[in-house]
Order: sequence, then C-alpha cells, then structure tokens
Amino acid sequence: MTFEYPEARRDETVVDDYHGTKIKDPYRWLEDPDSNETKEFIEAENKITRPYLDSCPVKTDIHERLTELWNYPKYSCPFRKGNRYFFFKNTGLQNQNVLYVQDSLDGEPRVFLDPNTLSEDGTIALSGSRFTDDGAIFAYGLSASGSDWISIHLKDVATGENYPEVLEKVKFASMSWSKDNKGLFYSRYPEQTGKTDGSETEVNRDQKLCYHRLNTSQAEDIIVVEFPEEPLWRIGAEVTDCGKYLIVSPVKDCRDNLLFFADLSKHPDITGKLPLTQIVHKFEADYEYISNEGSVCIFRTNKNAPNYRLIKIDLQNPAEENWETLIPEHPSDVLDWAAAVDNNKLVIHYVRDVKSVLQLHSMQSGDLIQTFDLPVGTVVGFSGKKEYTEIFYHFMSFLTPGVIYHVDFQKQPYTPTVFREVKVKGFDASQYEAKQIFYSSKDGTKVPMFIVSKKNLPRDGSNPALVYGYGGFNINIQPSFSVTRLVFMQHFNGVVAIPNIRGGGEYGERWHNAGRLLNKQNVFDDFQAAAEYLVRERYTRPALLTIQGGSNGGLLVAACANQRPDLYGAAIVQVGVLDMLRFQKFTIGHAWVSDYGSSDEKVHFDNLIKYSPLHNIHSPDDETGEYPAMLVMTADHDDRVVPLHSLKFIAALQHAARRSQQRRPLLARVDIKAGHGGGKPTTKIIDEHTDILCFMTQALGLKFVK
Ligand SMILES: O=C(NCC(=O)N1CCC[C@H]1C(=O)O)OCc1ccccc1
Repeated sequence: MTFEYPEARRDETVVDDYHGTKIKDPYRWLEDPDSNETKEFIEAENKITRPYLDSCPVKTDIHERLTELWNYPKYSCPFRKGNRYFFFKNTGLQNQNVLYVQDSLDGEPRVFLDPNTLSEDGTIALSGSRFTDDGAIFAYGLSASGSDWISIHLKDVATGENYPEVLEKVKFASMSWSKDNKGLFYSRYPEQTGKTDGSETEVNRDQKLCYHRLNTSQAEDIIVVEFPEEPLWRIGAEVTDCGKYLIVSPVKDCRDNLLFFADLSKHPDITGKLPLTQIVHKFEADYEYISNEGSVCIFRTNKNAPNYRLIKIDLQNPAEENWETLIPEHPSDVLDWAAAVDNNKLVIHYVRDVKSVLQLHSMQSGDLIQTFDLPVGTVVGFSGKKEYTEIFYHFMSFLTPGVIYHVDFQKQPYTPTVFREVKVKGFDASQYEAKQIFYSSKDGTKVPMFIVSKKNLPRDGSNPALVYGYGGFNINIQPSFSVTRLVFMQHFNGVVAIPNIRGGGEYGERWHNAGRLLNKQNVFDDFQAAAEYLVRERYTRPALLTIQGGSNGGLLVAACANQRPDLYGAAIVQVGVLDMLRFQKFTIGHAWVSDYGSSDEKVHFDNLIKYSPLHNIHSPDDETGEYPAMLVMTADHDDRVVPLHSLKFIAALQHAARRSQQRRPLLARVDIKAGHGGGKPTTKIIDEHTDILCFMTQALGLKFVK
C-alpha cells in the first residue's frame, strides 16, 4: 500500500529563538485543539489510518481472541473500612470495575458503586477515593473521557445516599478526612477561563489545599494552605493515623518535596489558613508519610539513601539533627513502599532485581520479623492498616493472572493463605517461559531484561518480537499479566521483551538519575542495546521487531526510531512527549522538568534539541535510512500529554517522507472521548490493542496461527 499523506500546512514564519539558536515550528497551528484546521487534520489522518487497520485480514480473529481471553474475573484485595469490607471486581469485560461491600469477609457482596451505570459507553471512571477512618463516608472522584479532571462526590456508606455538594476543578488531588468526619482536605485549582473538560491545553497552576465541611457548598470551602508565590507547586496533604496532625507536602515537579505539618488539635473548627511548622526546607529528596506514634512520625525517604530508608521525625523536635533511622537503606534492594499494620508492625515492599520482596518488620525497632515467600513477580496490590490485625496482598507475574494472599496476625506463625486465585480460560502457563537476562548497554552498563515467549521457540531470528520500554520518572516496570502480550505470544509465536532501562526506579535513585536530564541519551542507548541483543541472540530480526512505549515511553520509541530506524520493523508511539522544546507550556508538562530540564535554560535546550523527536526527523532517503512502520497514537481528552505532540510529530514525519523512498506506513490514530489511559473503558482498550496488533500484522507481514 502506498500512502497519500495529508498535506498539513507549514507556516514557515513561526521561528523561535532559543538562547541565540533559531528553531522553526511550522506546525504551531496544530497546538490549537479547537481550530477547524486542526480538526480537519485529525479527520484526514484517521481517514487513512482506519482503512489500513481495518483491512487486516485477521482483525476479527484478533479482536475475538483478545475479548475471549480478557473475559476473566478480576479482583482487587479486599480492604476493611470500619466494620465492613470492600473490594473492586470486574466480571471480565465490564467497561469499569465495580466496588462491592460486604459485612464480613465471607458475607454476601453487594454493589456499592458501579461506575458502569454512569455512562452508556463506560467513559465515566472512578478516579481516586477516600473513606473516613470509620468507613462512614466515602469521597470519590469521577473523571470523564479519560481527562485528569475529577469531580469529587460524597456518599453516606450506610444509606448509599449522596450528599448534595460536588467539588469541582480538582486534579492531582490528595484527599484526606479529618478524624471527626466533619470535613475533607483536598487540593483544587481555581476557576479558569474556557473549558476544563480535558481537551484544553492551558497550564495547571495555583493549586490550593482546601477544607470542605460536609453538607456545605464548595463555595464555602476554606483555603487552608496556599503558596501564591509558587503557582506551579502541587500541595499534597494527609491527616495522620491518630488524626492529630496534617502533614503537608508541596511538590514542584515529579520528584523531591518539602514537608510541613499543622497541629489539628489546636483547630477543632477550621475557619482559615492553618499555621504550619516547616520540617523540610529544601527540594532535595522524597519524603512520604507512613505512620506515627504520638508526635514521632515515620517517613520513607531517599535523603542520603538512594535506595530509600525509613526515618523517624519527632514533630516536637523536627530539626534534621534529631531525625533517626528506623530501617537503614539496603545496599541493593529498593525500599519501594511501607505500610503500618497490626498496631506495631510494618509491611515493607522491596524491589530486588526488578522482582518483589515482601517483609514484616517491627515498627519500634525496625527489625525484620519475617519474609513472606513469593514466586518471581510483582506485588501489584496491598491492603492493611495500623488498626487492623490482617493484611491482603495481590501477586501477579507474566504467567500468573493473579493470586490474593491473606495473613491474619492473630494467629502464629503468620502464614499467608491463598484468599483468591484467578484463572484465564484457554491459557496454559506451562506452554510458556519467562526469564530474566542481563545485557550490556552502549557504555557497558548491565541492564536487566525480561523475555517471555512460548517454550522451545527456534532461535533463528524467525520470530516477531515486541519490545516495551518506559525509562523515566523513577517508575519501575515489573512483571505483570497481559492478555494482549499473551495473544502475541500464542498466535504470532511472538517474543515479549521488557528491558528495565535507566531512568526508571528499578535500582533506586541512581538508576533514575542515570536516565534523566543530561543523561537522558543513556535511556535510548539502553533500549537500542536491548533490540541489538535480541537480534544478536537470534530471538528475532529487525524486520520483525516492534518497539512500543507510552507517554515518556512514547518519547523513547520516537527518539529511537529517529536514531536507529534500521533496528526495527515497527514502532508504536502512544501518547508520546514529542516536542521537547515546548512540553512545559501545556497542562502539567511543567512538572516534567525534573526528568527533562526546560528549554528555557540553555544547558537543557542544548541537550533537548539533540533528541527531541519533533526536531530530529530525517528524510528516509538520507544515510540514516527508512523509518520503521510507525503508528502514532493519541486522543482528544489527553490532558496529561496533550495531543499536539503527536499531531505535530506525524505532520513533520509525513512531510519528510512524502515523495521519498519510505515505503513502510507512517500513520496516526486519534481516538475520541479518550485520554492518557487512566480510566479507559475495557471496550476501548480492546479496540486499541486490536488496532496495535493489526498494525503489526499488516506492517510486518505477520502470520496469525490459530
Ligand atoms: O505529570 C505527572 N506525572 C508524570 C507523567 O505523567 N508523565 C511524565 C512524562 C509524560 C507523562 C507520562 O509518562 O505518563 O503527574 C502529575 C501528577 C499526578 C498526580 C499527582 C501529582 C502530579
């Protein structure tokens, strides 16, 4: 198939000056989501992409198989609130998970909140929620069409009745109840001109921490904390387990936070700003509240501990010289999260070579009590609280769809029992193998990679491979169960590879720092080295190799396609950050400077211009060579990474390819009533994954084996 790509207007008059360097931005007009020209461009792009995907001869087989395998029951850990238990469940193909309530662990579950009743197409999603400590009231956020914006609703748990008020203009909000259930602390943005439905691109600024008193209107809410001189800060807040303190943690980008606290016992009635005592005065580390005993609070931090540790801070003597270490940093394992349980214990989750380790420690001494044995895989869910004597944890791996374990601390020894195990019809794990290897990157760094496939596949380069990466923001990509990857392995003899490239948090802050700011190229080198390893070891060959990533991972894939187009047959760029000179100008993009830097600073402009996908597109006819087949994906309500990144990128790519030797397709898929990914209904997820597998089938000439 040859392609007549849409001729997007190039406005050669748009030129920016970055510290003396002139940079053209001919598709600047695509930054306006509401112009007819932009809407027509999107329509023209979908008009060539849709027929290409629909002409896949095995589209129906793929869609049916995805649907069939997807249709298995999914559960969350049960969690206790007051004297009730709650859990999320999806029977299999429901668009949104449903929240159930039980009067006891083996009581008859009743539907408590079913988001599927809130819209015909499942595009209204539950996004954030918080029960009062006694489980009497439930605050929950609803988002529409995948936007980050939520409306907070308040429900009486016993009656199921909603309070009249709805809290609007909420985004990136922590929600925390005062211990007396009288009110909710939450963060909100001020009213702004124009729409706020998630299709706008305006910068999110001036977030305030508010206190909402139940049964009053939002207009009466009190601003209790604000930093008017810091419009880009987001304000996290949490009421301590005992209810006495409010821990306030402002963050200005995507790492490091300050710490303040307010003594709520001195303000039984909150009528204005809360007086704050500052604990941490510099943005230089992460501090996360875990629990407290009286005025002594436990925090998880990477301050002087790149693999993280637990420290104790006495709010009555908060100066750093009085801080104590409760659990010291482990030399190689990353302390990923901690939770107080059974009054005097801590459950600690470590990441050890990308695999989960779960331990029980004493809250007083920090000493290890016991390790809960786990297979190779990931703890993807947990529930437990200081006041309860039991925990649940949810285990998953590449070949394990899900097992929920229960530990009751009233019985010695503390032996985990299987609470619930899910099976996937038609999936026989014994036919597959998952392994972890370590390969060398360009600079010699050893990088771990998971490789999953059918057992005994020939190692002759004849199999297609799907290489997924993220590489940023201290995020760990641990093993998980994916129906789509299972279809790729089962019906295409596919090899799934997940390299844990730098920029992630798999080896703590050192790994994150080695893949951000001026080290960002290491991330692309690691990913390219992974592809070279798979080819060298004859798992696959470039013409059968697809690279895939979303958001920061979309940047990864687009940058690698620019730098090494010879290495891949296809590239799937999902909701990617692709204009590295302007990302900070839209919605929450300014928060990403902790990984990327900002083009407002010369040192970072000089670095960003070297890899920015939009600014490093070459002609397929030059020595860098023809691009892999590329599918650039975005959606109209993505207000995390606004669609303009993808629209400008595909316009520039198609312009460079027009009348060139480029034969492989360079296409864009722009979804509607969809966003960055959070809250996406099952129907849309299956349609999107069908399109991705169809694109790979068409572009790489893959064979679907029944
Ligand atoms: O922007 C991010 N996170 C980084 C993010 O979403 N990024 C960073 C790059 C693009 C995109 C991604 O990779 O998903 O989060 C905003 C936020 C959410 C909740 C609370 C506070 C702040």
